[in-house]
Amino acid sequence: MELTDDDYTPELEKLVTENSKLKYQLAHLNKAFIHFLNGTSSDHSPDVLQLVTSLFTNVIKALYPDQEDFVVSVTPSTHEKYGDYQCNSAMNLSQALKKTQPKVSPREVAEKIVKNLPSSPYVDKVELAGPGFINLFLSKQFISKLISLIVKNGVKPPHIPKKKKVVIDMSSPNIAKEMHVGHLRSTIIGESIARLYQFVGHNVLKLNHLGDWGTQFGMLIANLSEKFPNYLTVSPPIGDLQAFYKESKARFDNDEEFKKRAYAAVVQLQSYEPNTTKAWNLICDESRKEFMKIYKHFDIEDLVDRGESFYQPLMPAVVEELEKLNMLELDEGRKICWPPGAQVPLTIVKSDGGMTYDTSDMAALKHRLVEEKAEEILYVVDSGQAIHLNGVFDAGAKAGWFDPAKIRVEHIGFGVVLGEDKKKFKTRSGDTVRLMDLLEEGLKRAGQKLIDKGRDKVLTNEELSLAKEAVAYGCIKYADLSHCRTNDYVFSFDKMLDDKGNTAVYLQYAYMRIRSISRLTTLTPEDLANHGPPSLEHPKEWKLAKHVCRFAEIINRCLVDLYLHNLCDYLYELATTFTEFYDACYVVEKDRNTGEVIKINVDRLVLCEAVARVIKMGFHILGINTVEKM
Ligand SMILES: NC(=[NH2+])NCCC[C@H](N)C(=O)O
Repeated sequence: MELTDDDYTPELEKLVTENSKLKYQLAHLNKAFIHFLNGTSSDHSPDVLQLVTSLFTNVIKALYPDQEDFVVSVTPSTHEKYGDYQCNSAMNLSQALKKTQPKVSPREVAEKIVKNLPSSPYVDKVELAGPGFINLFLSKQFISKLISLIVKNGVKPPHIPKKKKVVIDMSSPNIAKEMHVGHLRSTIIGESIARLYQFVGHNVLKLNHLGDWGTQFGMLIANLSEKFPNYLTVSPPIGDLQAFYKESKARFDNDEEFKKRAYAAVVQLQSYEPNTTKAWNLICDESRKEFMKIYKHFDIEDLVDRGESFYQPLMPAVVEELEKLNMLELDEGRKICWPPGAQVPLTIVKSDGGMTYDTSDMAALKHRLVEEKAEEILYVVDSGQAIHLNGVFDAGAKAGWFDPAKIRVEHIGFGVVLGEDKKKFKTRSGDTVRLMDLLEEGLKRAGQKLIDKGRDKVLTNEELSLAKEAVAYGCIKYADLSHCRTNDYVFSFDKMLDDKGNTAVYLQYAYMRIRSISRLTTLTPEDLANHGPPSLEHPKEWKLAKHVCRFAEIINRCLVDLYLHNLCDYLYELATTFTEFYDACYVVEKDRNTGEVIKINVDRLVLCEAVARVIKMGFHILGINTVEKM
């Protein structure tokens, strides 16, 4: 049927544009993909799930243009016999179509989709199953090409629509206090998210929102001025500082005279009186020195210290702005702000005129949006602060600082760390666990584990010490990241140092095994890069290769929900799939008697190389160093 000008209603116009947009997208995708296959675009890896999803989406939208809002669902298949990806949309489509046309069965819908699916270089075949499932099988040529590109160009990220400026609020311990396991979680998770974002090309600013301001510092300085005469030239060493801190709190609560002196010190600090500022700076430096030790062990670089004190000068203007916007309300002398829908208000100005943690977070949010021009802000903070943070975000949005539909400002919460008794993590005597002691213990246990395995007899002292650190710190990070972050997690050295199961040690061994296989041959990385696509004949090779090629899909998934345990699960499955392959397939064949290498399967060696590269990149994102020898 020909359409005349009269037929062009605005709705139809919209449909036509939408359709041509889709066609354009498909063409664009295919073009990018062909470039990729030709090896001309070496910067990205395709997300195969995304490719398959858009293949189905385009066909379905073209066949059923009135189903505008229909979301096409494609998932990796749960069983090999169902192919590699499954599209189950025919059922839902058949339901949705019922509203406007005579009934068509899901099977008929599925048949129509399959019939209209264009041939594509990455699809081997498409099958219809049961009442209307569509199973898609990937082409071996495609996967094999992807494997060879990994070996040639390295592991590349998926293409993202827009590279953004991203602020990550992470770690954020408190000055003069011990950095505890909660801060450790924030540090580990924050670092991993930062690396994930950097991998795909975002511009990341990691901010350490240190607790370095407030009444407690007035108390501490008042106490020091009486008990530690040198307080204007040096800070007490960190251990003493923490003790002075505790003592100052106790004195503040029980001694009226001291309380007055403490308040005077607070006023002096707030007015930047030179001596008080000097003492405060010394205290901050001493604490930072301690935090730096932890960051160094955990390979945390470029973390910018920007604590609460930084935002103090910016707060009066924020208060004024909120006041002008009529967002503040008087409540028993306090000025409070009710974020839309909140159960608890933010306290913006206290009855004594002082400002609070809420105020500094409001000022920080505005600064990050306006000065830093952040296009995304993530707060990696324990879940206990959800109400506070969401209140701040909602109030900021209400003040018009950002549009939540355009800028992602999100609390990335996490659960608490529990001891093996499933209670809050404490030492035997009931004290909070000192982070440094914990790391020491980890090193000791990792060292013992290596000695038990007789590694001290094969490795040089230097290698052994490197392995010990990689194992200890890697295990602590991996144990944290491999659990769903919003759950509480039980800290257990025994579990995390186990070389069976989903642990860093297991993955390190898998990685090293692959490395030692390559060391048996004289082939160089260049030789492997130039070898070209592997044949993937054996079913276990084929299975392993397909799993390797899911890396970009997993990265995309992590970018959406920031659940790094999905990456850990993927790597673990990669390692177990590798073991399955290695048990069934010779890579390097040795003479049983002489041990001499008699045959090398270079295709398989190429596959091994791709696996090793993906594990290494996955580990890098998790903040873990792979070791070549252990
Ligand atoms: N913007 C923020 N509020 N970041 C988190 C700060 C964490 C705080 N210093 C604490 O130890 O609980």
